[in-house]
Parts: sequence; structure tokens; C-alpha cells
Amino acid sequence: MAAAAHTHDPGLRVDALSRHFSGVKAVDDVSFRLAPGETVALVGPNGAGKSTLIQLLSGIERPTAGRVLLGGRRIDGLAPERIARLGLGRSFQTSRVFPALTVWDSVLLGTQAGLLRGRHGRLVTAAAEVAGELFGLPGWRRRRAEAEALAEAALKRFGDRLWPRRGQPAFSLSYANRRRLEIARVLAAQPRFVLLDEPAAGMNPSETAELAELLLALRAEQPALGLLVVEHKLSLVRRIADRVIVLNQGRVLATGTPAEALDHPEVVEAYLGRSRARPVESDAHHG
Ligand SMILES: Nc1ncnc2c1ncn2[C@@H]1O[C@H](COP(=O)(O)OP(=O)(O)OP(=O)(O)O)[C@@H](O)[C@H]1O
Repeated sequence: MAAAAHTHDPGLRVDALSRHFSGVKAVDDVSFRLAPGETVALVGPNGAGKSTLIQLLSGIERPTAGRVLLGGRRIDGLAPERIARLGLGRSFQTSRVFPALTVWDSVLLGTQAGLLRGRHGRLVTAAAEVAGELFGLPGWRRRRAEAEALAEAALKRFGDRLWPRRGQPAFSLSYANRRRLEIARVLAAQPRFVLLDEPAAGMNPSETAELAELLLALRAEQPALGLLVVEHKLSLVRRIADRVIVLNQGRVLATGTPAEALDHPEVVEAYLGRSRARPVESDAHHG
């Protein structure tokens, strides 16, 4: 992408979004924007609606009301694969890959969302892909090489954590490495916007700090990338977020810089259910 191109991109826009489940207002009239190049953290106590919001943005849930726009185009109601192909990638709390696939194949599969987008937004069908593999068409050979280069870059981003283990099945990885693999899989698709669902869950403080540095390096390298990170670990949130949105009972309770949003008395109260205490600076998981 050209250096200045993203300045005209309206990014991801969430407009008066609601999702109700028979009386439960899981997400209730939520609006915000994620601009290209921005890192926004979505925090809130258990049941605040964070997971439901991620499900709505990635097309897994349909909203009861409201709209989601990506680059000015309405995406609510589109299928998850379509949304991924339009450049909105997401990670899952538990690894999405088949556990028996190798680390390498898991990430290679991840590249498909990006490559299948095609040069003119054309959808490339699976049948065309198989034919390409069988007949070794030059275009497909080139695509294959492109996919392998993306997979290699995504794995090497994690230093020697994943690359030397690329031949191992995903299930043999440590928990932290499975979280890393999940992020590598998302990045391999070259998304323009990424939703990370609790990327540091189960990581110890030093692994969490390492992840924060990795995300900062990613931003430095891809200045137009927009990140929306759902995370309970406030050490990570304070390190990486430009802006924090605090959800409580489906609604936006506070928004601002990490210091403004997280030290807000109502936020402290919502998190801990009592006043005069500070929000969780420990890496305790509240899920
Ligand atoms: N499929 C569903 N059917 C009924 N209620 C649901 C459904 N999904 C979520 N909810 C309810 O919506 C509310 C928000 O849940 P959600 O999982 O989005 O919160 P969360 O902020 O992600 O919580 P956590 O931090 O525990 O993951 C909760 O009251 C939950 O019970």
C-alpha cells in the first residue's frame, strides 16, 4: 500500500451496534471507529460484551441493530470468510487450526484469505485452485511461492519461537506458542485490520511483555495496520493501546487514552465491584 493511501481510508466503523439475546443486551448501542494505524484496546469485566462484539465484527453473529463499515462499505451481514477477504482478520481465543496440522501448514492456510482476494477483488474458487495445483499453471506456481514467503515471514516474526518448530503438529506446541501461532496465522493473510481476541491469555508476565514488543514492532513496520485488541491484561493494554474503550453491560462506559479510561472511577468500580481500589494491574485473568 502506498504510504499516503491509508489517510483516506475511513477504517473500521461501528455504528450504534446492538446484539440482544432474548432480553440480554450483550452489546447495546455501541459506536466507535478504528482508524488505519491505530491500536484500540477493548476491555471490560466478564459479561461486558467484548466477545459478542468481536463475533459481530467478524460476521459470526448478526447484529440486532446498527451497522459495521469497513473502508466505507457495509460488512454486517456478510459471511465471515468474505469479511476476512476484505481485509479484516481475527484471532480466536483457542487456536483455529486443526491440531494435527503442522505449524507450517497452519500458517500456509492462513495466507489463503489474502491471496484468494485476488488482484481485482475477484473470488478465486477452490476448484480453480486445485486445477492450478494439478496442472502447475505458472500463475499458481507464483501464488504458491507468494504464500510460502508470507507464511515464512509470519513465522519468523516470532524469532525462534515458531520457525524452528514449523514441522511439528500444532498440538505439540506450548500454550504460549499456540497463541503465537494463532497470531501468525492471522498476519499471514495480510489483513488491513486485525481483531485480536485475548492474545495474551495464559501467557506469563515475560511472555506478555514479549508479545507487547512484537505488536509494537508490527505497528512500526506496518504503519497503516489497525489493531483492535480484547485483553484483560492491563499491562499489555497500557503498553500498546493508543485508545481504550471500556465496555460494561454491553455499553461503552469510558473511552480515552489508557490512563484516562482505566483510571476512571466508574471503570475501577465496574471492574472490581467496589470503589477506592485500582483496576487490575496484575495479569490476573478475569475470564
Ligand atoms: N449466544 C448467547 N445467548 C445468550 N446470551 C449470550 C450469548 N452470548 C453472550 N450472551 C450474554 O451476553 C453477555 C455478554 O457476553 P460476552 O461473552 O460477550 O461478554 P465478554 O465481555 O466477552 O465476557 P468474558 O470476559 O467473560 O469473555 C453475557 O451476559 C452473556 O451471558
